[in-house]
Amino acid sequence: MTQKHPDFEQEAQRLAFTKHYMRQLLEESKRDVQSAQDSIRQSMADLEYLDSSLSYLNILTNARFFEMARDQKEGLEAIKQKPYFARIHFQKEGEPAEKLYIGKTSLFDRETQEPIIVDWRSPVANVYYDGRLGDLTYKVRDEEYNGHLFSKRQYKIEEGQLLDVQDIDLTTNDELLQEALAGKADIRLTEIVSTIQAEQNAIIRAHLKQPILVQGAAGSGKTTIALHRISYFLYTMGEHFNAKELMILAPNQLFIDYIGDVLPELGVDQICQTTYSEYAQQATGIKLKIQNPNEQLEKLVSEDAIDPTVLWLTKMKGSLAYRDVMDRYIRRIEAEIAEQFEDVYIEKYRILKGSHLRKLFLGDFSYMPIEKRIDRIKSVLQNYVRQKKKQILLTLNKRYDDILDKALFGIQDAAKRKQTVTKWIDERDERIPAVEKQAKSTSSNYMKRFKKQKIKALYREFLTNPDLQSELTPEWSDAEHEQFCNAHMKESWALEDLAAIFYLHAKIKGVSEQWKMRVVFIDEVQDYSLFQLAALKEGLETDMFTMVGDLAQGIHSYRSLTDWAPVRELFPRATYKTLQKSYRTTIEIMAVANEILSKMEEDLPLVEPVVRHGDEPTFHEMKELDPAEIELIHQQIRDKGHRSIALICKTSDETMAYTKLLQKAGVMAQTLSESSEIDQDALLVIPSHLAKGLEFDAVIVTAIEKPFHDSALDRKLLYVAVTRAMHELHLVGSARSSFLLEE
Ligand SMILES: Nc1ncnc2c1ncn2[C@@H]1O[C@H](COP(=O)(O)OP(=O)(O)OP(=O)(O)O)[C@@H](O)[C@H]1O
Repeated sequence: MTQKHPDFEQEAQRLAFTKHYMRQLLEESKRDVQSAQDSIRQSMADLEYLDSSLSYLNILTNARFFEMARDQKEGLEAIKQKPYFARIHFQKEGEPAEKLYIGKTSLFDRETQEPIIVDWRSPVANVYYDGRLGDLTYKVRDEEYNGHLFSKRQYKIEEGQLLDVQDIDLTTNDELLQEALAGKADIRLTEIVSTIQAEQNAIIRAHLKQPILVQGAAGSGKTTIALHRISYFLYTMGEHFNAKELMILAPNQLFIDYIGDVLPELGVDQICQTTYSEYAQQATGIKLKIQNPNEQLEKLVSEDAIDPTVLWLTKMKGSLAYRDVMDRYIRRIEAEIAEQFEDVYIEKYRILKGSHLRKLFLGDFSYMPIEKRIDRIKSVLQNYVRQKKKQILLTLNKRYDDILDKALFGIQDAAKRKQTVTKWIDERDERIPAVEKQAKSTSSNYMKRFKKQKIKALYREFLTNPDLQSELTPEWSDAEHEQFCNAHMKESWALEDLAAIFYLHAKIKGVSEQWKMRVVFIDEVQDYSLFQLAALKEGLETDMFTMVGDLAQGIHSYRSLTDWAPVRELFPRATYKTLQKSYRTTIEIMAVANEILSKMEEDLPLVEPVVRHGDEPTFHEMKELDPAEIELIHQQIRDKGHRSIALICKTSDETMAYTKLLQKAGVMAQTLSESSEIDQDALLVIPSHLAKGLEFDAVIVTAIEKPFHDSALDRKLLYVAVTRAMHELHLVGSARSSFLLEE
């Protein structure tokens, strides 16, 4: 047994004190919750006979009070078992030294306002993650402070009991990290705040108002970092940003479920977690039956070839060149609209020149989406009409007064005078109300010419109208035009079309407030096309994107990114960072993964595993699926205490077939599809492309009938499959070469 830390008893007392204090607060907040509830009930009852506005005010105040008390109660309950995980002994220049305990949320002494626990996201906690011992500087709201860090200490606390105390210096090798990494796949994500590494911390806390792009190796913590950055962002910028304005884009529903539990643990609620496809359809209000991009991929995997037309279409529709085509289309629509601005009249009076409105539309208001500009022009027109109507009425009234005066005093003959005066009065009494009436409807009548655009129809028109295509894409060859037209004869929608539709919607109608996210986090960004990113950025009018990805896992690269340079051009303000260290896999598994990585065309450095050893990956020769042997491997893994175990196949067809065979032989196997709930007791059978982003304690990769070839796509699929394993890897196939490994 390792020796107890000399301060163990003291630390145990500190923990006891903290827990005691928290218990008191918890009791108090429970009472507060209760009393706020009682007050609300009372106010409701009083509604009947008290002045109702006073009662409403009472209810509102108590509701606010109730929410505060409830939040505090929930906050305390959440950290009760583990109030903090580390301590820094720190001295800020010019102030006395302090011992600060760092936890998931902060807690202050009510009387002294001294911190009992400091939030991990607070500026001073950065010292724990970032600072080596000794003199250092840290930032609070862009201002730099000096300080001295005497010691860093970590605690192992479980169920409110102090188990261990460790002093550390170099965080990279600390024992807490080692222990965390040795943990199980299903309990880990939430506990990472205590072991975040300096290089990860730098990304979590990197300039929040600037975009950031991270190329990180498999298992380097990209997803983890993105989630923690959201938490940090809301903590630091919460005053200016509402959680509802933040969005995280994940590759699929499976992945969303996987991270779904983590965000609330990090104190993040209400943030929109979705996929690009879902988001684009919701934001545009256009529901489309989108071909599953995985089907295309499947085809590519099984047939090793892709229809050249499909390939051309996919690549082209994902490119910025396609955005330029859409821009031309928008300009064409704009020009058509601009043509329709004629002079505006009330009766015979021209109140506004068409050229003036056209100038507003094409010039002054050009920064807005087209239909927003038209709305603005409508209000401009309404104002003009209002003012001009007054002037016209004044002029007319004056004119009639003058004419009447002239008639009354100028015409000698009484009968003639009467006749003339009556004529003018009649004319006036008819004309003035008519002008008033016309003025009322001038703007709305005038604006009727501008019809609302139907985005889907508009885009469909482009896809199917050869003349329009020729006009908008003069750079395409005749053959390309023909291909394009033929491919779209039948209505069908690919993921690529969504970027164009979202873009057209954004530029023509504008993204509505509800969907106007101000901050975007994208995981697996290598699977996006440039146009997808550009459409989002322009539609949302923000570049506050956190993008994390790994080109080595770019299994959709025939349709998406193969290089970060164009993304960096698209986001010129973006900080670019790389992460080379993998926290997921053991050294032994990473060696296999690196062998595959080194065969890739992309110039990616090998991944450095954090020093953690495990069993050597095992190769099992199998010419056809032997359920009994698979079950044996499965059980052996389970006997070692591992819980999440996946069998990763190359294709979905194999996934289905193997699950059936295994189930028939009595093995508890479950196919994991995009919509399924994970059953931790089953052997999860999953195709390689769906496994991306997930992780398992142990992985069995199969290449029984279908070997992985030495092709760009297969290397990536295999790399993805292998790097899902945390502790154990088994390769089951007809030969080692089926896994691109030396015999
Ligand atoms: N600082 C850390 N302390 C403890 N565990 C960590 C740390 N960083 C990452 N991990 C763990 O490493 C594993 C990989 O992290 P994550 O899934 O975020 O990586 P990733 O880069 O998104 O991987 P991939 O690209 O392969 O999907 C997770 O189990 C995560 O909990």
